[in-house]
Amino acid sequence: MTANGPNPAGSTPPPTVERLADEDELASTVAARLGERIAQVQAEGRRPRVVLTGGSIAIAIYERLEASAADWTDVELWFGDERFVPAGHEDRNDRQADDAFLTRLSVPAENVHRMPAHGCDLAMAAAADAYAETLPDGPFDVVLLGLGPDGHIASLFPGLPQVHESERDCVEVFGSPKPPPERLSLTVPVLRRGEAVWFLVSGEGKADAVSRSLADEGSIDETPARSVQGRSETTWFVDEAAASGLPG
Ligand SMILES: O=C(O)[C@H](O)[C@@H](O)[C@H](O)[C@H](O)COP(=O)(O)O
Repeated sequence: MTANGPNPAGSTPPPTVERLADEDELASTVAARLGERIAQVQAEGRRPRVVLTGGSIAIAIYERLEASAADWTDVELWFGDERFVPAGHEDRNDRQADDAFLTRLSVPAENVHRMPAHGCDLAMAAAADAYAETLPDGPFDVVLLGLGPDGHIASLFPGLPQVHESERDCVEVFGSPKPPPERLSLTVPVLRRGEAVWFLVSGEGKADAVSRSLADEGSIDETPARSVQGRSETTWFVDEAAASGLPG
């Protein structure tokens, strides 16, 4: 087993699969659930720590987040990955999150840890190391992850050595098969620091990746999503199209 192989059996609870009718129900359900989880953490007297993902289903969720669901002025946010393009570029995950909810819900800028942007005067490796310095010592409350049709999570793509990175917390990725090609990504050990890891998956095109991710056996090189489980919860929010390859 490589350093980032699946957690040893029994070390974390098995994943839960929540099947939703379609993308709309998935987005509404996760938006409500995220608000509830944040409010629950705040009721315990803590500032929630959440890792955001990029991707279309994530944006659909963010657009449904409601001001009333939680105190959004008291949440701390990071990004699981970022496209290494100039700040404010429409391809950036943080720009898309701004447009979907950060501005609308008045999330304080100092609570949003944005990854360095192209043109920040840092080489990508230094930018990745600089972002690692922003990470908390303790766990995240929720890590959100989209899933690519190839089984990638964040910017950890099949066959890339970064999937097995176990020393650094954030890495540079060149030649991403999903454009744009240059990215920064948190690594598997950091993504595993989520008390809860929520996979967000919609559409027939992801059905094979979902099946491979949840199969009893498989390679994390082929399906990087297999390498990440939450410390106390792993939930797959999938619509019926994405779940079509699962039994039952
Ligand atoms: O920066 C990114 O592109 C995302 O972090 C990436 O990991 C995304 O979550 C998946 O590719 C799913 O994206 P879709 O939901 O758009 O298919």
